Amino acid sequence: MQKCEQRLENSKRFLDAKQEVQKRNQRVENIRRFSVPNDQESHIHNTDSIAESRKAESLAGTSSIVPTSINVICFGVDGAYYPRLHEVICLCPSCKGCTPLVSLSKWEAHTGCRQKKWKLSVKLKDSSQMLISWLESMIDNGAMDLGFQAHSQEQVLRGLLQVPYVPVTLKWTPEKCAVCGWVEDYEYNQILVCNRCQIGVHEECYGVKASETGGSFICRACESSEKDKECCLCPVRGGALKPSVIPDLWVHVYCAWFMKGIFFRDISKMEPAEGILSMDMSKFKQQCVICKQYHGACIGCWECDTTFHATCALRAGYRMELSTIMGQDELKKVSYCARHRKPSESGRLVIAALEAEMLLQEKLRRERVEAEIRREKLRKQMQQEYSMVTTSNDDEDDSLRPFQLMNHDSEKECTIGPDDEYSRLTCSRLYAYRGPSCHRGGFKESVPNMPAGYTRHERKEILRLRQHPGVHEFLSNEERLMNLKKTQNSRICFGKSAIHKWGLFARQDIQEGDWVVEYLGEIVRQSVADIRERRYKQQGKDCYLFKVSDEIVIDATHKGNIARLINHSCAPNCFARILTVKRPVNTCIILIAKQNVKAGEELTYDYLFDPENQTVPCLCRAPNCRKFIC
Ligand SMILES: C[S@@+](CC[C@H](N)C(=O)[O-])C[C@H]1O[C@@H](n2cnc3c(N)ncnc32)[C@H](O)[C@@H]1O
Repeated sequence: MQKCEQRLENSKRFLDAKQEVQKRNQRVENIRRFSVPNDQESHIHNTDSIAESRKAESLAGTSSIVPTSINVICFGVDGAYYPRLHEVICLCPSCKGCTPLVSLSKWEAHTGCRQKKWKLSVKLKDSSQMLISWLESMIDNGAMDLGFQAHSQEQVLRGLLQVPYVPVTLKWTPEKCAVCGWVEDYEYNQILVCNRCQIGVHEECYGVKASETGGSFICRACESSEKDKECCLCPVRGGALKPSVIPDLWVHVYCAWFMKGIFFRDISKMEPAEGILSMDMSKFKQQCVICKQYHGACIGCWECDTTFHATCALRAGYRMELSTIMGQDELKKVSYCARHRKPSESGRLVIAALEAEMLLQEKLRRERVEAEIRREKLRKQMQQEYSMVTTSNDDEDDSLRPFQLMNHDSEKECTIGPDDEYSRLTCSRLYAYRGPSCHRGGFKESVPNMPAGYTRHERKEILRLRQHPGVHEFLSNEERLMNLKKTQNSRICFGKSAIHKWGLFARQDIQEGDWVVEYLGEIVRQSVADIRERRYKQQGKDCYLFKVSDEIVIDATHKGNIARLINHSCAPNCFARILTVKRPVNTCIILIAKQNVKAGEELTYDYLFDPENQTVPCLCRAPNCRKFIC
């Protein structure tokens, strides 16, 4: 009997305890659910959330303001509490806000408080009110009773992104693709440079077609001037950004590539990025070993638990691989930390897509055949039209005024559109000059390959330009390179520089995008260049080393041309581009005008020296001068 009573008593106690736990859980859950997005305080610009919040306020007849974060104190230690996440960041001298968000009970233990009841130990810093009573008052304000749903994944993500961080600035340069990091570009996959932020991206890496840019590429982030777009997956500013399916949230193409579960809805356009909300949110709470921050989502080393941001890894030269497995559609995304990095030729992205490589080769082969057929067809067509034009008694002067003629409405019917299969073969390879002999004004202005975009070219116009002796039509980079070599003496010369001794100057106006000169010299690896530099210094020789990328240097000391005299500027008007030509198979470096350069102006290039090796003071006098050639 006694045993029976004892058991009854025990089960009653158990039930009471269970109810107590349930009540407590309910309360915690209520606290978790209470936060209402508020259009004054929150940075959420999602119209649905704002509408939801307004509805809630009008229903409750109150306008409870839920701050993004609130200063709290526990056992004399400061913290920042994020109501939307119901978590806290420790601000103690050893953490200094650099630790991840943790639960209140974990933080309480971290502060050294032994209460093991955050509700009794955590207070608001400013008023000494208990945090729990502040939360309850917020709930009593009506927000809880209105049936708000628990935090959506999106709210959690936006809350996480509001945690303060230090943005990481990278040097994005136009000469290498901001997505894959390679400097080389190809005829079928050119590097396009954004006219506004000057990042370079391969057509395929960024999902853009040169033929559709109208000659002036502007990256997606620069399209609108609304606030600076930031990647929600890392703290790195700028770069090749694309929108995601979530309003206002952007991602680096590179971050998206390496983040498991993220993919682009339209792979040909590489946007919008999907899958962010299905990600494991714990990735957003991991610390990057490179930038030491918790902002964004981390990827991990293939061999160990080290976590880092994809773009930080790119910056640090970690080995990153994207590979497809034969017979499988899925892309394998692999990255290695500094300790486990395997030897990599470039220390950068390796695309080892066997199948994709084969498909690409096939595509290239097919395209070559098709291009050959197209070229043949075009040649015949042009021959026919050319004979028509030359017999149509056109005024000679008129034939040499391309800009005016482009606006002739009467000729619109023969406009070549961006989708025209001949557009690349005609417009993009066209290169012409309006020289003194053909213009009364006497100035010589180059008409580059895409003066006003494809759609503005008239086929008749192209045919007319072909009659002028200064006009070149290039069907390949080899042809263009040959012409560059032939004409470079008329374009550039050397002279006394205001920057340093001798420099390279423009003899005539050069337009943005024009090829200026080929930089001749021996192509060597950085390590070889370092040895040679030391040797030249010992021998008291001037050295002419031209750094093209982190891996490639051109030594023009013994085998160079006039281009070696180009001086450095922190605001250069030229940039270098590695080009692969097929006949003879060769890699060459071309200096290209980054902006319009007037005749007589000095041509400059950013030497891209190692920022840590600040030995030569820079004399470029550019407003953004970095003070040293680095
Ligand atoms: C390839 S040479 C350029 C041609 C050089 N001006 C000459 O007359 O031989 C590179 C050297 O020029 C100097 N130089 C180039 N740009 C400079 C700059 N912005 N400020 C200071 N020195 C510069 C540095 O001494 C550098 O090592």
